[in-house]
Amino acid sequence: MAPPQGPRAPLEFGGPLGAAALLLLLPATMFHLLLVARSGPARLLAPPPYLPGLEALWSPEALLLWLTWLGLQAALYLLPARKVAEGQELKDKSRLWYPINGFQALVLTSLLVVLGLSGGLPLGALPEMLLPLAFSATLTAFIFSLFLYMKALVAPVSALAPGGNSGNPIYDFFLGRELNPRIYSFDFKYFCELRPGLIGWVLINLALLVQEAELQGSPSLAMWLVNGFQLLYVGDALWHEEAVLTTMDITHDGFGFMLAFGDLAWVPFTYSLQAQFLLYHPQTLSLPMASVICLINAIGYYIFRGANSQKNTFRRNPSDPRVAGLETISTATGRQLLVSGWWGMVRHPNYLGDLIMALAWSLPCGVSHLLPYFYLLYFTALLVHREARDERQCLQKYGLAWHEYCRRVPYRIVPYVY
Ligand SMILES: NC(=O)C1=CN([C@@H]2O[C@H](COP(=O)(O)OP(=O)(O)OC[C@H]3O[C@@H](n4cnc5c(N)ncnc54)[C@H](OP(=O)(O)O)[C@@H]3O)[C@@H](O)[C@H]2O)C=CC1
Ligand SMILES: CC(C)=CCC[C@@H](C)[C@H]1CC=C2C3=C(CC[C@@]21C)[C@@]1(C)CC[C@H](O)C(C)(C)[C@@H]1CC3
Repeated sequence: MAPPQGPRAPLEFGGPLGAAALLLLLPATMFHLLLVARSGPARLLAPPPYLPGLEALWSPEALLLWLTWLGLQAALYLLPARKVAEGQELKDKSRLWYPINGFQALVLTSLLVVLGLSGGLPLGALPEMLLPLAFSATLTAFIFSLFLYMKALVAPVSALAPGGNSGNPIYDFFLGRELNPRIYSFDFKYFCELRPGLIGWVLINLALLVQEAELQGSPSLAMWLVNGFQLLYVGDALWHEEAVLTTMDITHDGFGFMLAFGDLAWVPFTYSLQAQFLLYHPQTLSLPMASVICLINAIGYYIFRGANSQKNTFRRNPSDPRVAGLETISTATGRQLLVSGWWGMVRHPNYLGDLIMALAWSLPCGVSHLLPYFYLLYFTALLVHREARDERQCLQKYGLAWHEYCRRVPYRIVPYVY
């Protein structure tokens, strides 16, 4: 059994009480959104139209479908990869290896779906199953997080995450104890972060588009835009899969309920909210308006991709010609911080681009309802909180050099505003 760690990390998310509240609040919010999106008034802040009984949530077919989906994605993860990438250095100075075959999984899944559709797969029936599927995903996330909690009890101390090991079982269950839980080379966190949830999200979007086409004769322009933008986002994440290895989730956070539920349930069932809304509340969109929205998405994507790629290239090889000319600050750790290019504009330019895209995903749903803007509101809160967490960690890592960076680049996410 792992002995207790040395100095304890400060508690986050409001400590055990906050973690207990989030354990209930996150699934409740997800079901609220699913119910409200299909109701006539679709009011984000009103109570759901009805409270579903267990018979509306529990379905053995939905559970089977969900487990088959997880099995399929796990099988695709195990296929030979075009590349195997090295992760960041761990506490014990070792590094883990990760298969880079996420985009391949997306392509193979798409081929299977196309094959299925030509063979009569009733994809348009999926939207009717969203509630029991979300319930199965939530159940799986709870059980899986319990397994991860138990697994961490026998993990060596060097395998534990900096947070998530407070000794309070609820807090640790929520945050996650082990940094990179694996069985042999199968890395659970890396697998969940990019595969079943993200690919599931675009598949749900597609099913909503197919059902809209069945109901209305053809998919609406708004539905095409939401599908296109979000497919670009997911395709981009899988194409640049290696970049996820330097994100906070992989390098810092343990794998517990927060990420298991976030990856497996929250992402596919709430990130598809705009497409769900559009199926039940069709919107007409003029071509000029659609062009403006495309432009907003393109600007957001340009900033998001530019900033993420610049940092990843720099972290992998600071002498790469694409980043070698950028101005930097040296830190006592030997690592450098960029102070020009995207990272000289604000301290989190990638968040800015991501938020601009979030706006573009909601605009096709019109401005008559707040519900499709839930993602933008939630995401702003998530990124502001995430930025504060990252800032604390960077201050700890880089000390004076981080103060200097903040002096040189005073704004966090939005230039001259925040
Ligand atoms: N759609 C969604 O739901 C979500 C999307 N995201 C997206 O994921 C992406 C990754 O986000 P996240 O992991 O939070 O954070 P970042 O990719 O911004 O990584 C932060 C780290 O970057 C390094 N860094 C910070 N400033 C500099 C600098 N000036 N020069 C060089 N390195 C620097 C530091 O790590 P070090 O120095 O150790 O390298 C810091 O800890 C973002 O694009 C975000 O928008 C995130 C959360 C949810
Ligand atoms: C409220 C709640 C359940 C919190 C859990 C948060 C998670 C949903 C997010 C934490 C970080 C994420 C990232 C992505 C998806 C959402 C989660 C898991 C991400 C995979 C989306 C695609 C991006 O291109 C990305 C790879 C940069 C990104 C990484 C972080």
